[in-house]
Amino acid sequence: MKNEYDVIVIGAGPAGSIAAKTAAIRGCSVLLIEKRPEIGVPVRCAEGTSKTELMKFVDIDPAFICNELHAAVVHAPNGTSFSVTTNMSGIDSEAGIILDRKIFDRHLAKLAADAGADVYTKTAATGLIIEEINNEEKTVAGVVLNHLGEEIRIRSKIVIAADGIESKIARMAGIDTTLKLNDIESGVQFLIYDESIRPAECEIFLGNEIAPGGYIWVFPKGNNTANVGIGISKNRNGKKAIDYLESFMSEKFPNAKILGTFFGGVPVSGGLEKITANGLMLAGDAARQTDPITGAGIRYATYAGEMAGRTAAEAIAAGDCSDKFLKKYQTEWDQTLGKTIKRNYKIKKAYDSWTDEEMNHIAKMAAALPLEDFELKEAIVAVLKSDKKLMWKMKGVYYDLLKSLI
Ligand SMILES: Cc1cc2nc3c(=O)[nH]c(=O)nc-3n(C[C@H](O)[C@H](O)[C@H](O)COP(=O)(O)OP(=O)(O)OC[C@H]3O[C@@H](n4cnc5c(N)ncnc54)[C@H](O)[C@@H]3O)c2cc1C
Repeated sequence: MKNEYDVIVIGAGPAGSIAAKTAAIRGCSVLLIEKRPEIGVPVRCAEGTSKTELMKFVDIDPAFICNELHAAVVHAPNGTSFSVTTNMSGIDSEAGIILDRKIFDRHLAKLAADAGADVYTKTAATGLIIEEINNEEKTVAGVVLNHLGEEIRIRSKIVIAADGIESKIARMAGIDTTLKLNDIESGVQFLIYDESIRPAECEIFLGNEIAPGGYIWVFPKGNNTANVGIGISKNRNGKKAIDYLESFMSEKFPNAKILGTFFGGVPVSGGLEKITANGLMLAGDAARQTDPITGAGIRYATYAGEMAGRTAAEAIAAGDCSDKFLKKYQTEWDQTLGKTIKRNYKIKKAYDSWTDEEMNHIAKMAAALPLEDFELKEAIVAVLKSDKKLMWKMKGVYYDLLKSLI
């Protein structure tokens, strides 16, 4: 490990590895560090994402794809269901493929290494080197690391904090990343083996009794295995996510064998107002860049990683790593996926207030529509239009969508 780099990337998840690769490919000297002993484990993810989106950043290797899906079936509390095909126009098809994240995350880190980045595991960032530029301003000038038990100080022009939901780095630089209780989805997931798993469809189960402020997912991984998990953002009757998931399992998969149990949280806050500072950028879960409705973050992390890595390389080429320059990343984010996340946060807030009856009604309306002929936004507008009370409740979302369709 050198004692100075252009860019230090903290965290070798999708955001960090793509950022490291992007900056390294543009000629920056890059250090990518991961606190865990192995990249990609433990997996705290249902592993569903969009193949089309992923292909924009990485060549698809069958080694990291467990399964390709044709549809997502959404089940309302009363059992009414509708199916959304993964090629529906405008859909982000978060679950078009099921990844093997153990292999996928390692693959991305390897791409960063191929591009020239130095990569180290069991290396945790424990602090930031912060220096004064003048009496009023400070800049991030490197990272304090614990590398295999030894404390090291490494200088850099830019630090990219891609340290996931548990991110501490941003706060060290004075950026407030605190999440409100309702803006964190607590998740728990089983990897199960069960012969009744439908191999080509992912299933989503909704309802205040089964998953308040969230949903239960069944993402088939092939060979009769599936990720079955829950994310909830409201606590009901003192019950925890695991209690809800166990009730669901005993009803739907009473004979399943549990091959793994994973806990984790997803930020569903709609993003942060500030994701840069002098010498610092945040990316991925650390910047709360996940979809508040689905809790999906892989796609957002890859986009953010690319934008952050590219902006870092531009800043270094321009000799200006100030917050003013790095804000180009924030602007690009805010004008693209940041907008989607903000809109989806409004939908999530409305969803949190839906009764089971409203969910049943929406499912009934959606089931009656030829969804394959609709663009996603049109489908949502059509469903909302079918019920004046619901349309009023969701008026902000309805008018936003309507405007974007004009
Ligand atoms: C139960 C569950 C199910 C999910 N299912 C899906 C899904 O199906 N589809 C989807 O798109 N998203 C899903 N997500 C969300 C998705 O996993 C994340 O959004 C995504 O992994 C974010 O990528 P990231 O690179 O920002 O962060 P992470 O993948 O969390 O990577 C951050 C990395 O930083 C490392 N790190 C942290 N602190 C330090 C430090 N101080 N020094 C060095 N390294 C550090 C961590 O060890 C970690 O490896 C799910 C999340 C959960 C919890």
